[in-house]
Amino acid sequence: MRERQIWLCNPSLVDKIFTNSTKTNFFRRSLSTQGFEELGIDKVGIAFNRDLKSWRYNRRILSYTLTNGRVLKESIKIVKKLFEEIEGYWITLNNENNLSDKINEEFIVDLSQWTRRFMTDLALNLNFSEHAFSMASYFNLLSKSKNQQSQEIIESEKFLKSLTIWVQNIIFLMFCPSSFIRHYIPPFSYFQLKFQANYDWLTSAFSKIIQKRMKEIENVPLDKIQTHDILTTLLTVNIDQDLEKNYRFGEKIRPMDETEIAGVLLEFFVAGVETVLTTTCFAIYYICKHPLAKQKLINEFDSEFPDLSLLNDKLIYEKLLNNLPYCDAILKETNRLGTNPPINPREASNRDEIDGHIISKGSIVVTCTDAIHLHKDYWEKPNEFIPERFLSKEDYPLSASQKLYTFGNGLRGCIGKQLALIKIKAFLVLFL
Ligand code: HEM
Repeated sequence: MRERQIWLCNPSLVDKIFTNSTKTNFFRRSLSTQGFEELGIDKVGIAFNRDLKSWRYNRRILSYTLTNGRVLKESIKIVKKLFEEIEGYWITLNNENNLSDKINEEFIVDLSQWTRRFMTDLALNLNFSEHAFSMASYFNLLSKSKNQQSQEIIESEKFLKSLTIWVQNIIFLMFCPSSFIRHYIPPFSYFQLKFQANYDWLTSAFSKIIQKRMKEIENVPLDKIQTHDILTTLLTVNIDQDLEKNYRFGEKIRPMDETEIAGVLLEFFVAGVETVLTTTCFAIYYICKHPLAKQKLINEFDSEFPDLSLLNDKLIYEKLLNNLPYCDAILKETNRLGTNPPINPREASNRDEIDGHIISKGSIVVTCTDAIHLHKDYWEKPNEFIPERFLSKEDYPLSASQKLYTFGNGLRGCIGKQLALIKIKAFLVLFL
């Protein structure tokens, strides 16, 4: 029998879900328990981790890694580099189009496709400095010159395809949690085998990358290490004194082992690519639909970044972080209207109550973020795109930020929020 489900669609009901207390009865995500156990991902990383002790250890390291200034600055550098690459492709495709017979036909950029590839290449570059070729491969597909795919592009495509199948695997496990059905009933058993083979291939590919990097940095002093990607930061976390300083107890933190690091990197591809690219695409959509908002945003970018080439990475980083209130408001409004993920399911580990209703142990409590963000009692003109609601408390008194759960909140709130916003804002600055 399926567990009872309780759906929360009003912000006044979700305090117990988004608490900071480790004593909460809603710590565990309600995803595919059996399926995640079979893959062993219920004990690594943080997103799917169901063990509080192990989650706490991982969360401590990851929050250090993903809010690390060096990693954030590195992400800006990569966005700039990849943007030059994407611009090059667009210029070439536009020129090809102009040379063709259909001179008056407009060259159309399918932004959702390009952004998907841009954000995937960005994630691969930032996670482990692997040059990724999903934009290059897409360009080859569109280009009339039909270049021969290089071996690097073919290899990269294989890797990217495997990552896509991995994300499908997680969705499959969520919608088909029963181990018996997945293993014995066709066509589920066919998919189960396919996903398992892909998972094995992917973890072995990750393992090779991690081992190679371990060797590269083995005897290099910390201050001489040149790469500031996420993998290197995870590998050096136990020797970086900053981490110790950040923690009251000052105890030495043990290094993550190879399996733990692979688990973390794998979950970043589930949690941190689709979300970022969806927000970017939705933001561009809303900006284009609202010319006034677009103009205000361009004015803000022009005043903060009159000439990008004159600013060093540190300054760009600080400005992206602190000096773009209108852009921040646009992204909040974008995420309010197009919340992704739209729901947040948790499992009650003990009997509890919400608003007088008994929640029995094992029940699934689903926070319906989407409905909360469009609730007419809390948002004026809830279906309209009004970034100003996040800027003016006088005009929009109900728009307190605590009613926005785009990144969740509390103990299990999104750990990649800062990184995600930096990536998206850097992309928008270059794009507009
Ligand atoms: C616009 C982009 C993003 C959105 C909207 C988003 C949204 C979310 C949400 C709603 C949660 C659940 C929070 C909760 O239960 O309270 C979450 C958790 C998480 N996110 Fe994000 N996320 C984004 C980007 C990222 C990025 C870039 C990364 C990593 C590189 C990331 C890594 C994670 C992880 C690891 C968790 C699990 C945290 C935990 O369980 O302790 N996210 N995110």
